Amino acid sequence: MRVLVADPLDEAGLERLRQGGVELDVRTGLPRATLLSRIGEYEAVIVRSETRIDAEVVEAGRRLAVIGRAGVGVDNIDVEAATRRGIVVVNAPEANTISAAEHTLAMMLAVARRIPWAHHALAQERRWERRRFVGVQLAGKTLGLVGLGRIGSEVARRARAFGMHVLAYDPYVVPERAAETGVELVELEDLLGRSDFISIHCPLTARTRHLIDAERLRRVRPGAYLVNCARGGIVDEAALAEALREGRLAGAALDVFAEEPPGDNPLLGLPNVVVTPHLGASTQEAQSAAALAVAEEVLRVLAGDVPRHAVNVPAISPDRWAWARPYLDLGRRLGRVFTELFGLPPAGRIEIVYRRELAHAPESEALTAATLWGILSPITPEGVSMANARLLACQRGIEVVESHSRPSGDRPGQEAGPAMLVQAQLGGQGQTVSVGGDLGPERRPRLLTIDGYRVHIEEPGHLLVSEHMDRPGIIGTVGTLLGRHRINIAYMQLGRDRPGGQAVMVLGVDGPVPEDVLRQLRQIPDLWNMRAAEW
Ligand SMILES: NC(=O)c1ccc[n+]([C@@H]2O[C@H](COP(=O)([O-])OP(=O)(O)OC[C@H]3O[C@@H](n4cnc5c(N)ncnc54)[C@H](O)[C@@H]3O)[C@@H](O)[C@H]2O)c1
Ligand SMILES: O=C(O)[C@H](O)COP(=O)(O)O
Repeated sequence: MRVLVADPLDEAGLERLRQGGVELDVRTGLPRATLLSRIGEYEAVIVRSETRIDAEVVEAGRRLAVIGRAGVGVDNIDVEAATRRGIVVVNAPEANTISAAEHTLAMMLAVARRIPWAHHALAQERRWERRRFVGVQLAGKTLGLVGLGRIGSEVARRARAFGMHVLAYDPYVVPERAAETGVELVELEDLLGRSDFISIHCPLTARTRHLIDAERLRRVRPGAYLVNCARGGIVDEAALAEALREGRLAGAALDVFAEEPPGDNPLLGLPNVVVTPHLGASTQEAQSAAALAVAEEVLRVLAGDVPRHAVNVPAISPDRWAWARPYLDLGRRLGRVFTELFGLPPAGRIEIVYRRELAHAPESEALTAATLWGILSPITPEGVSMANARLLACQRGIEVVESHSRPSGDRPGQEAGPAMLVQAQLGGQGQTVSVGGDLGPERRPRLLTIDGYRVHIEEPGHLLVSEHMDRPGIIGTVGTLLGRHRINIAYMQLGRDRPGGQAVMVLGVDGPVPEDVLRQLRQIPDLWNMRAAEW
């Protein structure tokens, strides 16, 4: 597996990737033409905010399975294009939170106390000008946060320690959560009119581009300061420059710019603007944490595992991860075994039933994505992942329905079925087929039902599944035929509806069964539906 590291990545991450056994190619600052011509050689690419992975690069990356972002913002990655191709986009959302929050406070203090100008006058020009650099205090002032996520919340905590009153505008946060951090949740217009300092902490998206435009800057309280350590594009820079020139804003502190490096951006020459070159995450701690986190995620995806922090895969909260992870494995195995046994309904409906401990689990979106990944993987093993499984199912005209039954079985008094069931109607007669499973005592996935017949398969490996008439001689014939082809049977499980009726046979075998052996098995009288599958 080849990994391209296209932006500077801390040694901790590079070391982890080497340990993970991948072939590493560190080539920072590649010209775009070179990136486009070489990206097709790699299974993974890792970037920070410098390299743009747009739709054209995604298309050229024919072998890409994962794009890693060693940091938070993914606005330099075309996530939609990656998702269409089944490329998982992972980031390191927790690694630089504190560093970015501390930098925000540093910038706020720098502009409020005029530190860069005072430093310049004394250190560069040897001028001792105490009266020229009178600033304002933070204590007693109102801070308005646009975005109350990880960084916004940490900024709020620190601002409160400085004695500030904190407001926030965040359409996706409930007032209770804001109150926990001692923050008053308000509308954006209210925040603009009431804040002495405004600090931006939302992502750059199509909805937030120029969120702070000329019109909104006119509503800002006169003499306020604007701090932006999120993304330059969230603010209309020309309108901000005008507001600063006209003195409507007292100052601005900017770590980020619409174009980086900013070239001849008008904001750079203004006397009341403090700037840094996108340094929010530039601490030793944040850099090694981000590099390590993204390396882990990239290795996880390359190993075919589910990532913890993917921006295009349904999220699982960190405190539920350990609980949920084996269920994702269960869903993927059930999905794969379903398609191997029954094929894919050409167009129609697949139902995923969550029961018992899964009936009310908040992870069902992720579980369904993992199950669909499994369902589609025997058909498009290269092109499907948790990122695009739902989209691909939809493109094939497959309707996916989740149902959640009562925790203790479908009806009162009824014994609970397997925690998860994948079922569909096949063929014109509406025959229902299904597989069901749960986790065993050691939290390993178990296959517990095939078409309602009870089985118990926990050991991962190759299976032969068939149906037969329950009469003497059939099992012996199967065993003899496999023995002749030196295929060892690890275990056998049988289920039947009644003596002499129909039965299902599951054989665990120590290796894949060649197609010509399957053909011979299918010719055994009174035995039908012989299929190979994997658990
Ligand atoms: N300067 C730096 O070096 C640096 C470092 C880290 C992060 N960042 C930037 O900061 C951003 C925030 O990081 P985070 O870790 O706090 O992310 P986060 O996802 O934890 O928080 C973002 C918050 O913004 C809110 N939001 C989304 N749309 C909004 C809108 N239209 N108006 C108001 N709020 C909105 C979300 O609800 C969320 O609560 C990142 O997206 C990144 O661009 C910059
Ligand atoms: O979104 C982020 O994580 C920050 O903007 C940091 O970007 P960087 O990795 O390019 O420093």
